[in-house]
Amino acid sequence: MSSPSGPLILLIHPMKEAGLRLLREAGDVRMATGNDPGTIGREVRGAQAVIIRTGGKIDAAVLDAAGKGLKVVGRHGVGYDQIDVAAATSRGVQVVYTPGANTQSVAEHVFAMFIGLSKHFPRMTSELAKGNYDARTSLVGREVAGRTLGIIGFGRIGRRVAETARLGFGMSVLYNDIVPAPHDVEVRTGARRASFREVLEASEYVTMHVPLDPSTRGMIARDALALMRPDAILVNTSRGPVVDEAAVAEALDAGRLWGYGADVFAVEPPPQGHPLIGRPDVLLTPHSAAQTEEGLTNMAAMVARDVAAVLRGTPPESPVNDPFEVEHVRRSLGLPPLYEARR
Ligand SMILES: NC(=O)c1ccc[n+]([C@@H]2O[C@H](COP(=O)([O-])OP(=O)(O)OC[C@H]3O[C@@H](n4cnc5c(N)ncnc54)[C@H](O)[C@@H]3O)[C@@H](O)[C@H]2O)c1
Ligand SMILES: O=C(O)[C@H](O)COP(=O)(O)O
Repeated sequence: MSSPSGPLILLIHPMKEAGLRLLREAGDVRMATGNDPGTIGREVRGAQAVIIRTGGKIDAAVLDAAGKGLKVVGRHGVGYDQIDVAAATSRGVQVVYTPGANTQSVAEHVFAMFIGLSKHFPRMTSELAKGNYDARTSLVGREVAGRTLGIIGFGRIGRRVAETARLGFGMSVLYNDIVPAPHDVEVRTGARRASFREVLEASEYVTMHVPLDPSTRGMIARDALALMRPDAILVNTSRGPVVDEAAVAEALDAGRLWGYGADVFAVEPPPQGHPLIGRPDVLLTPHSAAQTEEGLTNMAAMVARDVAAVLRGTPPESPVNDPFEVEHVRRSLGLPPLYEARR
């Protein structure tokens, strides 16, 4: 896979050539044989870099198994909830990720779900498969245009969804975020900041774009769903545990929600018999919103660029933890500097 010299770079999952090319120039690239804790723990030994995608964890045990030579953990992706960043920082390990790499891919996925649910795609498909062509007239859909959209988490993806909603569909956009967006962003997107409650009460479409952390876990549960309009469509492309899936199934059963779209699950892959799989009012994809040619190429190139940068002693462009703090910790632990010597 690479020249068997230079620092060991362990890939937990495959990635596009756009990234592999850069990594092969930076070291000895090896592919892990699995992403379970035992395999990662064994195969990470001696690595200076490890790169992970969805599936598997980088926790304190993995960091310790790697040993003191580990310099950088790369997240091929945006959500880094499966990496124990505090544990990495306290061991002087840099963490890097790929913000923005799949923003457009995910935003397009959200509209695919809005439109697919509004026009009853899951039900239309199953009725057609049963030979019921009358579904054409018995099931009436609705247009997305002109309706009210609520965005929870108004970062890169939330803002791209807002722009598309405004320009493509003439929607009214409300957002909820712990941080107010700059005025020019609100003007560009036409979005107005509102309380969590107001967003849920007013919106016919609600889309989740928060990271998974203690403040967002279970954010949409029974109490939040009770605030929503019965004609609302809820879409979750963020992280599964942000939404209580059993509570969504209950709301759909009770006619208190029009439809649910999700790209992510509380447990991935979702177990057989999952309450949302196979429902006619639900559209599900297997964590594939970012899996486009463009998204995959961007993620691979960005994570490889930053991992290679750290290995050659240059601060990364997209760090999760602060390079200065990492350097300070390394000094206090008596580890060789990552960047200092090169400045
Ligand atoms: N399905 C996929 O393949 C896929 C792809 C990319 C990202 N994601 C997920 O989507 C998330 C968002 O991505 P992004 O690029 O927009 O990230 P981002 O960091 O640009 O935006 C996240 C926003 O959420 C806000 N936020 C954080 N906690 C909040 C809270 N408690 N209440 C309200 N707002 C809160 C932040 O202030 C920020 O503005 C990622 O963290 C990741 O988990 C999923
Ligand atoms: O957070 C992300 O960006 C997504 O989970 C996609 O990342 P992956 O395809 O690398 O898992």
